[in-house]
Amino acid sequence: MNRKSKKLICLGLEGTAEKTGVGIVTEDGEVLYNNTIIYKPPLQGINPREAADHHAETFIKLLKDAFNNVNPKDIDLVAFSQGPGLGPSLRVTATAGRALALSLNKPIIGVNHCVGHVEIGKLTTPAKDPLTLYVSGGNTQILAYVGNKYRVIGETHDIAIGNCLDQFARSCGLPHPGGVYIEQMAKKSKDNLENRGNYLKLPYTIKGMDLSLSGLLTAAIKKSKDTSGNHTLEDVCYSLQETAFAMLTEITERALAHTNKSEVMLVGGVAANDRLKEMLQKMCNEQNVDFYVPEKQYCGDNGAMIGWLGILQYKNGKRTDLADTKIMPNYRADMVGVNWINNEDNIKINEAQRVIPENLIGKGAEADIEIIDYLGNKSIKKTRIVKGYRVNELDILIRQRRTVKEARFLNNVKNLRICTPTVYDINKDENSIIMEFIDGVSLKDYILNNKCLNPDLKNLLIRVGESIAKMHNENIIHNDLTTSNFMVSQDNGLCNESNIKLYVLDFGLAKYTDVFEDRAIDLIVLKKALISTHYKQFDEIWNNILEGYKISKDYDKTLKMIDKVEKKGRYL
Ligand SMILES: C[C@@H](O)[C@H](NC(=O)OP(=O)(O)OC[C@H]1O[C@@H](n2cnc3c(N)ncnc32)[C@H](O)[C@@H]1O)C(=O)O
Ligand SMILES: Nc1ncnc2c1ncn2[C@@H]1O[C@H](COP(=O)(O)OP(=O)(O)OP(=O)(O)O)[C@@H](O)[C@H]1O
Ligand SMILES: [Fe+2]
Repeated sequence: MNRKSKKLICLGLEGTAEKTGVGIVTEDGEVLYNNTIIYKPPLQGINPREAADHHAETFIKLLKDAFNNVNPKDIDLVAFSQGPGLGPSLRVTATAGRALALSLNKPIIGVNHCVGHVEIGKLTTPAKDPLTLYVSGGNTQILAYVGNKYRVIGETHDIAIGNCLDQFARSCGLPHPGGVYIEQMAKKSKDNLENRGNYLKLPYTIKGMDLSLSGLLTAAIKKSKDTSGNHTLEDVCYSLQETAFAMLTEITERALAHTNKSEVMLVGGVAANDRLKEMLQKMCNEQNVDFYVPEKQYCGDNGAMIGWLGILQYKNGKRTDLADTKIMPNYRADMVGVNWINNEDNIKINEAQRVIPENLIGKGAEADIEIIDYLGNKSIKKTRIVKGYRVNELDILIRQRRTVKEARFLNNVKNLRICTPTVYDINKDENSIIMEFIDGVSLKDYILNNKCLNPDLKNLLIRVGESIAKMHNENIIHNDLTTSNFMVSQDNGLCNESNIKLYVLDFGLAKYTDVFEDRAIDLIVLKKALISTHYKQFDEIWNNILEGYKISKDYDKTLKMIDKVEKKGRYL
């Protein structure tokens, strides 16, 4: 072969958890080889040491097979998954990578597994700059490329969805990987009245663009052991899927409303699930954005994704010294310096943003916002619309509960001398609230329009922090703090001495609680929303908000808790 015209070829090694993968990819994105062998753990779950032994054995098998298909002499580069993942698995993978690179006398490159999932998705589907829902055994995250990095703008606060499904399956004696068997069982659940499954109520926990799954897992296991009702295991599997996937779809929709991306992509092992795909497809149709899922071999862990990311990084100048090939068990997507995406191209892609229907002034993740005339006043009607992706009972419950809650909190928070729109009327049949029209702009647009932090903006951010602290001091947690949920109005007003009024909106997820961690999570939700929209000014914005938050009764304790929650490992 003529070396000058020869395309760069990279061999990728994947072995972060229980799957061993080898892939060979060219710089044109042609996959020459891609094969995976899964380690079937015993009933107690993955034993990290056994998983590592599995990799040690299967890498040899897979590499032999790979070299029967592609001549080892044609390999120009070896890439391996450096993290995140289980320590022992990562160690075997890195060792295999080093040995191979040395024996082939080729360069080595360590890559981030999560970014690998996104990039192979972009290679094998028409997606160009998607909001990615990444759902697997070890991760549940919403990733978006914003300002030179893949940002984690939503994620689980405890266990990953695949882990939740696998643990549930294990508790009822179903084989591994549990997700597959739960999906089969769920299809057999039958409701007497309708042509669908029998839905049992289970906990539904959303916090902004984050979610929590451990409460749902515990409740589902309890339901499966409960023989007093006349439900079957199939019904519990169905209800677990319906609840968990509705939560995943909802946080994706929230992230979509927040980032205004025009494409959604689903990746990770759980992307194999038909019901999850159906829900996301419906949501994307309702939001008028494109939805993509890579073919199955590129959804779960695979070597091709590691090889392809290796090529992208290498071609754009990244080099890994052998000394820097240490494993990184907590390697997050946002730690990767992205050098292969052309930001100007990306700006063009994003000009094709989500389109909001003409009759509305806003379309959030939950509600349609219209301007109406109410008793002669220009007013806002916020209607929590039907979400076709979730089962009817869950849909009705969520919309009713949040509408009532929102109206109640809008009043209660106003009593704390924090500006909120005045509620004029509430209609529980159509789940709508009619409220005061705030003549202003969202804090998000206000910040984006003020390129530098002028004194007015600084003062406003301090007031954001103060408002949050006042709510927290009264045990009120907003649970959806983003810069879209604050509004800035220039009118002269009663609420503040300054002529800039700051309003807090959108209390559908709010709650009263004295659980301390919830305060920290409230702020973490805001922090992530800030990083995903105001990344350039993030530090300054955050510091000013914290300055205002100092009036919180438990300032130090809350800040320490933020640190603790953020550091919580997910590979225990
Ligand atoms: C760090 C890395 O090692 C980890 N990998 C991983 O979790 O393997 P992956 O192949 O992406 O996903 C496996 C998960 O995917 C679930 N799964 C597979 N088929 C499924 C299905 N039809 N429905 C639901 N879940 C399914 C399994 O139950 C299992 O929890 C990750 O990407 O987080
Ligand atoms: N009272 C109001 N006056 C003026 N504009 C408003 C008012 N309420 C909402 N809006 C506008 O509509 C947008 C969406 O409102 P809201 O956040 O209440 O809906 P949502 O569907 O719950 O949104 P999300 O869940 O995506 O945050 C707000 O960001 C704001 O720009
Ligand atoms: Fe994965």
